[in-house]
Amino acid sequence: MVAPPDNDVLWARGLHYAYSGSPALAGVSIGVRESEILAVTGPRGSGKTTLLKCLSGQLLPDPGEVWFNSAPVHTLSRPARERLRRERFGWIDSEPHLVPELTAWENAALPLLMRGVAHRTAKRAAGEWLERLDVGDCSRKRPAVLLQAQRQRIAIARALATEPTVLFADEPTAPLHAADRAQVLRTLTTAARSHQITVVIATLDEEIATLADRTVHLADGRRNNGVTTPDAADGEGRAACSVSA
Ligand SMILES: Nc1ncnc2c1ncn2[C@@H]1O[C@H](COP(=O)(O)OP(=O)(O)OP(=O)(O)O)[C@@H](O)[C@H]1O
Repeated sequence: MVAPPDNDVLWARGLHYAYSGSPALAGVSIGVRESEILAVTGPRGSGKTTLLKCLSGQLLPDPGEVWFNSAPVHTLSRPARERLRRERFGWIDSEPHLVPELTAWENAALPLLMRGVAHRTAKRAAGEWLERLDVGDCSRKRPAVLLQAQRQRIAIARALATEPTVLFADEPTAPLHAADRAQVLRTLTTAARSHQITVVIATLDEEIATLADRTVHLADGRRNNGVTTPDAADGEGRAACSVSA
């Protein structure tokens, strides 16, 4: 086993994954730098979700290696991977998956409360993130009375509230109207930058190319053309980045 470069917070080599014999990833290698915002794009079925699930320890590549902060993830036991996900990683899905019995702020604060953060501190942190995502006025409402777009913003607030080391976002703007998408993506990327959160975001949203530091493209479970970086002059992204192919 060869150790990954020191400056990559996440590093993966030769990832393969198949669902019941059908290949979804066919040898993807990738490095993600600390505080980088990396976009993963590609057509439907190209392997974006599977890649994020392998990088975040939800799926075990077979074969393939995933390293987080220079420690192997692919050799960890399931409980150790679950602990890593709980303590260091965040996940935003394309559906909000909120707890219906809880209010918006309780949903956003839930991971903090489960970590033992004091009720008042968790409530304040959740409230601040809900405000940043323009759903502060929904704070006391339950998911059933909210719009899907509001529910998704609450799910994003919940993921950011724990300030994870790496935030994985799988098509986080899918439930939003076009007008909301750019604004939510901007809020998400700005928040991540201000808190030095590394983000790996799978999306079909073209707006991401101007917000991410780097974009990798997948096709048929492979990286098809290396990387693209936004022009530093007209994007928020940084042009300098790591390229691991
Ligand atoms: N649970 C599953 N069982 C069987 N096949 C699956 C499963 N999940 C994904 N696949 C298949 O694996 C391949 C890659 O899917 P994946 O969801 O990773 O791609 P994607 O780029 O995220 O697609 P989308 O944009 O539609 O979510 C596709 O052919 C898909 O049909």
